[in-house]
Amino acid sequence: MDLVNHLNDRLLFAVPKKGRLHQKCLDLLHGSDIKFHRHNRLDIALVQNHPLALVFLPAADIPTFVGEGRVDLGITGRDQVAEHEAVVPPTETTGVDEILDLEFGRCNLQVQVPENGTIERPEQLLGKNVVTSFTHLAEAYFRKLEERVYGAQMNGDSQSRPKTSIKYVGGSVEAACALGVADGIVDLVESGETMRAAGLKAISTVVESTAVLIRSKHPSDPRLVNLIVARIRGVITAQKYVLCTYNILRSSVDAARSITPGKRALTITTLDEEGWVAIQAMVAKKDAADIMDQLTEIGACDILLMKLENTRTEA
Ligand SMILES: Nc1ncnc2c1ncn2[C@@H]1O[C@H](COP(=O)(O)OP(=O)(O)OP(=O)(O)O)[C@@H](O)[C@H]1O
Ligand SMILES: O=P(O)(O)OC[C@H]1O[C@H](OP(=O)(O)OP(=O)(O)O)[C@H](O)[C@@H]1O
Repeated sequence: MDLVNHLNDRLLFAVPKKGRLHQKCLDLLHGSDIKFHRHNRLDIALVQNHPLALVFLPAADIPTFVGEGRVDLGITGRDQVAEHEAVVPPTETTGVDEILDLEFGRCNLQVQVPENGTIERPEQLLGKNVVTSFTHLAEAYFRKLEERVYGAQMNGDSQSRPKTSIKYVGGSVEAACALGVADGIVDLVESGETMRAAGLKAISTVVESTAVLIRSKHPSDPRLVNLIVARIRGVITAQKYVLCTYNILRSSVDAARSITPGKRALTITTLDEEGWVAIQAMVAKKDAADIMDQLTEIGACDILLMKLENTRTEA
């Protein structure tokens, strides 16, 4: 099939083709009932149930395509958006709008130095060698730091400022200090395992990142964009909340309300037993165990937690 000729009337949605965000994005599309079949090695897939096409691109390139308006929607890391904007600042018509925090792919872009070395503060790296895959963010970070430190020390005499050198490497950034190429690095940290294994410690955070849904400034079909965004938001909310139901004495409803206020209000149903009601409320999944303990303490019984398949509600 000549896929390219099928793209004209379709909204384009960019998804990371590999790496940390890829599978989570596929799960999100599946949960949003966006149906597609990707042919082996093809980076474009037509969506069967919407006038939409998925374009599989490197996470780092997605802000460029969306920012230039070539692609309408995209998922990538906030770190990648920030790196792109450090080179191409957004204008009124170009650049991306972040419309949803997807709450996965959480990591921090951090300045790291050898754990047993003499450097404790990022200011001590000024004039030294820094290695990173995020050269534009690192440049912006260290130029600002130089401005602040040297501006104050030398009345802004730029000739006498030792410039921090920022060098690009595409991967295994954490090896740069041990190999003698760098005095410090700027790299992503999630669990911190890579950093610790390389004998490094973090001394500053440049960007806090999660995966984000981004939109071009002028999408081709705003109505379809809104529909897709509502579906994705529904899946994210469903992952964050559970439905809690329990039975309790009517006289304890006020105490119950303070523990499970619900998103808008409680659903209270009269039970076929004098003085008893059943209550239903959405609760944050991360708080669910604590909430069940507190409900038990005030006399609630038959407490059930139910997984939400999907939602249409504000997060
Ligand atoms: N350890 C991590 N934990 C969580 N999220 C991460 C982690 N590493 C990267 N990410 C997120 O995933 C995005 C893509 O990174 P990843 O290294 O998976 O991409 P990639 O396309 O495979 O790139 P490369 O080929 O340069 O390794 C990052 O920009 C960041 O937002
Ligand atoms: O804090 P952690 O959980 O250990 O994760 C951080 C590591 O993950 C990323 O690298 P990736 O595994 O993508 O490999 P890369 O070095 O080839 O980029 C990042 O560049 C760090 O090295």
